[in-house]
This record gives sequence, structure tokens and C-alpha cells, in this order.
Amino acid sequence: MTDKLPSRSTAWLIGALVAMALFGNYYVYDSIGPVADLLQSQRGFSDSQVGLLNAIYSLPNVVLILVGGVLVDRFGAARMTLWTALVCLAGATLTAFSPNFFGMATGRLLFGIGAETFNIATLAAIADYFGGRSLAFAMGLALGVGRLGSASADMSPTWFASAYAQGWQPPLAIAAGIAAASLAASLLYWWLDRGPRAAGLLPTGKTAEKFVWRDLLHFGRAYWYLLALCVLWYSVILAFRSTFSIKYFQHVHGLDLATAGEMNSYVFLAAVFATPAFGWLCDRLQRYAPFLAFGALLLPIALGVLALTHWSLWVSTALIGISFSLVPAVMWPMASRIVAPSRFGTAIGLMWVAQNAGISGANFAAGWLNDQAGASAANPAGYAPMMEFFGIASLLGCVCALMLWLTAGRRRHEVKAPA
Ligand SMILES: N[C@@H](Cc1c[nH]cn1)C(=O)NCC(=O)O
Repeated sequence: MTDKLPSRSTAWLIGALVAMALFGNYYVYDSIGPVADLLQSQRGFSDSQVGLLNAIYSLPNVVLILVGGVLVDRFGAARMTLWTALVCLAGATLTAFSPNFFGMATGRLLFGIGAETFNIATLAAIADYFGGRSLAFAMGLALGVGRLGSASADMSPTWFASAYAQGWQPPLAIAAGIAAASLAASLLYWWLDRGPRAAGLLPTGKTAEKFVWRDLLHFGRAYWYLLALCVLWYSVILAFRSTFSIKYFQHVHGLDLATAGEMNSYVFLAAVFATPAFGWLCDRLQRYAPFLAFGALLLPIALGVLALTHWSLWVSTALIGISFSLVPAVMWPMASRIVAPSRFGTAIGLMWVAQNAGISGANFAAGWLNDQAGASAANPAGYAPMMEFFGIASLLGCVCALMLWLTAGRRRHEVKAPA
């Protein structure tokens, strides 16, 4: 790794292309939900089949993302962004144009195989170009644009009403078209990247050492606290917010479905703007660990407010919204500071292996606790064990964030990874 970096204008151009590519990727990721009803009414899919179209995305990644991370270190962010964007396009096209469920599920599997490694490659791309300058802001912007892709998929029934009026296929064909645009942005990024890479301004795949399993144990203590926080925080926030919160708002707080869904979506929309804003703040103050600890602390507080008080739901929504924007805005730049650049992909890959397993486990555990306690609109108290479970997990996450702060974050410029 050289101390010289590409020019600011090149870095921002690459950042914009990576953000556009992420927008398309997150749009396809969230494209099944809006057509779920049409898939059931027009193709006779059951709830389990629709659920499987999303679950099959995570399934291979419990193992494969680690390989993906290693490949990013070995072949470089640009090449891996391009290759995986191609895999994602193949997956999205197969999903949209398959005549049967098996073909669609294979398409989603293919998309999942490409998409998580694609996500690592895009984070690595921004770490390559932004190094020590405006890194959290640039990553926050890219993630914010990605969240906009997710929100756009949710809004697509309004924006592409005529496509939805024709049936389940045109909306998925639009998603495949957006995956093609993501590939075009990735191609342009790969093409522009060749210059700075050849000039030795970026870490090159050729200089990245060969992967050795034993190296996984050589990440420092701060990395393992960050990994534990990643697993606990994402497990709680994704299992609660994406799976159970709407039902919980309806049954415990008496909201109707539309209002509960709207309340949930504000968390998402807030993140579009707040993630880059928090990234910018961290860059300005050059502090990461205290912000991470603060963001992690807001989650158990929000869950406590939800479960133990009758305060307005706006309070807990605002707290979860800040946590959902602040933690990712700091976590990924922090990861790039506490591991060597040549091991960044591997480090994120290992974090996401554990993260995917944690999210699946938390979904399963929360569902099981609700079933055991008979949670329902008639028995809102039955949700208490799930909330205790999420509360304890988020508090443990908070402890990890504090340990991380003590380990890596006490100095003004915090940990800089050895090259
Ligand atoms: N492993 C991904 C999971 C994800 C979420 N949306 C699409 N993929 C991840 O953690 N990404 C970082 C993030 O905060 O979205």
C-alpha cells in the first residue's frame, strides 16, 4: 500500500459509481416483497414459497461470503464488483423470466451468491479510494444510496403502477433492468480503476498475500469485539425491524397494518439521509468508537421504551432510526481502520458469515419464543419473552461496543491498522 492516494475528483467519481451500483443491488434485494401478493394470486405460490425466495438469498452466504471476502482481497475490489454484478444480473434475470418456482428460486440463489460478495467489494472499493480522508462520509453516502434502492423497491407499486397492473412479471423485469444498470456502473468503475491501480495508488490484488486459514486468528482483539457487535446488533435490528416489528406494533400498540408499516418505513427513510450525515460527523471529529457505542446503546433503550412504557411510538422509532443510521455509518469505516488493507475483504467476509448465522438464529429464536408464549393480539403479554431476548442481545452488543472503545478508541485518531 502506498501513502499516495488517487485525486479527490477520481475518488468521488468512483464513489458515485459504486453508490449507483449499490442502489441497483439493494433494489433487487427488496424486489420480492412488493410482488408477493401477485405471486400468490397469479402463480398460486404459498407463503412458504414466497418466504423461501428471500431465505434462499442468505442460505449459501453463511459459508460463501468468507470465500467472497478472500476473493476480494485476492483479485481486488474492482474486478470482484464487476464479476459479482454480472452474477447478480444473471440471478435477477432468471428470477424474472423463469416459467416455474424452481427457476425463480435458482435465480434468487444465484443473486444471493453474487450480492453479498458484491457488497463487500463495494465497501472495499470505497476503503481503497478514500483511505484516511472522508471515509465514513463516503461509505455512509454509498450505504444511504443503497437504502434508497430498498425504499424505491417498496415504492415501486406506486411508481410503476402500470407494470404492476400487468402482473407479477413486469415489476421483476424492471428489477432485472435495474440490475443491468448496476452492472453498467460496475463496468465503468472497473474501467476507471485500471489507471490508479496501474499507477500503484491502490492496494493491488497481486500484492495481497496468499490466504491462510490461520490468519483468521490473527485479527486483533478490537476486531473480535467489532464482529460480536456486528452479529448482535444486526441480528436484533434485522430480526425485529424486518420480521416482527409490524406485527408487534399491531398487536401490542393497537396500530392498523398500514400505520404499522408506515412507522417501520420511517426508520429506513431516515437512514437514507442520516447515515452519510453521521459518517461526515465521525470524519470531522475523527472519532469512531464512541459514536459506535452511543449508536449501540440506543437500541436497548428503544426496546425498553417500547416494551416498558406507554410513550409515543415516535420516541422508539426515532431512537431505532438513529441507531440504524449511526451504527453502519461507523462500523464499516472502523473495520477498515482496525485490519490491514490486504485483509479487509476477509475481515468483512468473516463478520458477515457470523452476521448471517446470527440473523437466521435470532429470527428463529424470536418466532419460537412468540409461539411458546402464545403471543397474539389477544395476548400481547406473550411478546414479553421476545422483547427480553432482543433486549439482552442488544445490551450484550452494547458491552462489546464499550469493550471496543476501551481497546481501540481512546486515542484521538484511534487504531490505524498495520500495513
Ligand atoms: N451483509 C449485508 C446485509 C444486507 C443488508 N441489505 C443488503 N444486504 C450488510 O450488512 N450490509 C451492510 C448494511 O448495513 O446494509
